[in-house]
Amino acid sequence: MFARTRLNLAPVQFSRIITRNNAVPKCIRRLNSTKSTTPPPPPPPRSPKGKILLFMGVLALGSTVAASLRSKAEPKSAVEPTAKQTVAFPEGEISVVFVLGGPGSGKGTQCNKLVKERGFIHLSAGDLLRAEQARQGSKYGELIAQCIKEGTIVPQEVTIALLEQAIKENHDAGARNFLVDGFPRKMDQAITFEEKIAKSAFTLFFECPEQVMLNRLLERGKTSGRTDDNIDSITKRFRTFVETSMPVVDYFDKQGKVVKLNCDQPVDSVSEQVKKALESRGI
Ligand SMILES: Nc1ncnc2c1ncn2[C@@H]1O[C@H](COP(=O)(O)OP(=O)(O)OP(=O)(O)O)[C@@H](O)[C@H]1O
Ligand SMILES: O=c1ccn([C@@H]2O[C@H](COP(=O)(O)O)[C@@H](O)[C@H]2O)c(=O)[nH]1
Repeated sequence: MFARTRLNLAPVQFSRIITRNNAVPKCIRRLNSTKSTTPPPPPPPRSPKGKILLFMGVLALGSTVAASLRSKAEPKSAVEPTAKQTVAFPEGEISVVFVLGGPGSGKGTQCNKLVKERGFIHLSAGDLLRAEQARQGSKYGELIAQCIKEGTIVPQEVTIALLEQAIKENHDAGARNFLVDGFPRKMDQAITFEEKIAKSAFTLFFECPEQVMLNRLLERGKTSGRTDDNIDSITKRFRTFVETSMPVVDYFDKQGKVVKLNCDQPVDSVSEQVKKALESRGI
């Protein structure tokens, strides 16, 4: 679908939050802690004119000190704008639909149909990771293999760099509509992707009972050759889905950006729901 090039992690850069030391400025601490141990000398006798001059002097000194303390103690923003935050694809440039759901809920099957019927570009995060794992010389191969077998989430830097690269290559070739399948699986990915790559149009969420997904995956495992289509890995993937990925669905749902589909249905019936969902969002 697109030429695969060497994974370059440079495009995804993570903003640094500069926290400021909110401690009381040294000058104030010094002022507070100055305590004389010797008794003050008796005040000299003062004339009324001298008293007025002294009063004005104290007033002037006081306001200068106060102004200087105020400027030093003024709270500064915790996040200093360093470099301007830029998104790789500003709104309107591309359309990204996230496709989420439990393992085996049928995401890939429906995405493939949309590629044929509607010309979407289908980017499966899992497929991209498997390709990177298989790429000769990849320094992430072992890490990816381990995560996939254990059903855990590969660090976002790797997955987002792969996705960004794939989107860029397809965009350069004229593509505008993307189905991002099986991503974001974790909150950090959701936030970073929308900050650095593109805002999602909405999320298609594939609801399916665990038992149905389990049966489908065990069946698929007979021929898929996937290292995670076995009961041990599937159990771990289900747990990761509930604990780590569902919060992402809830996060987008709170923004009114999730369309839920009943996927315990024949492929064509799910496909009808998908089409209606896209129509309802003007895609
Ligand atoms: N609606 C359906 N009814 C019955 N079987 C289905 C349905 N949708 C998909 N399948 C089958 O279930 C299996 C899993 O489907 P698919 O690969 O599309 O799921 P997935 O959500 O992409 O899984 P994963 O997240 O593990 O990649 C496949 O063997 C597929 O043929
Ligand atoms: O964003 C992602 C997506 C996937 N993974 C890992 O890949 C496997 C398989 O994903 P599928 O979508 O089922 O093909 C998944 O269990 C994770 O280990 C990931 O780390 N991050």
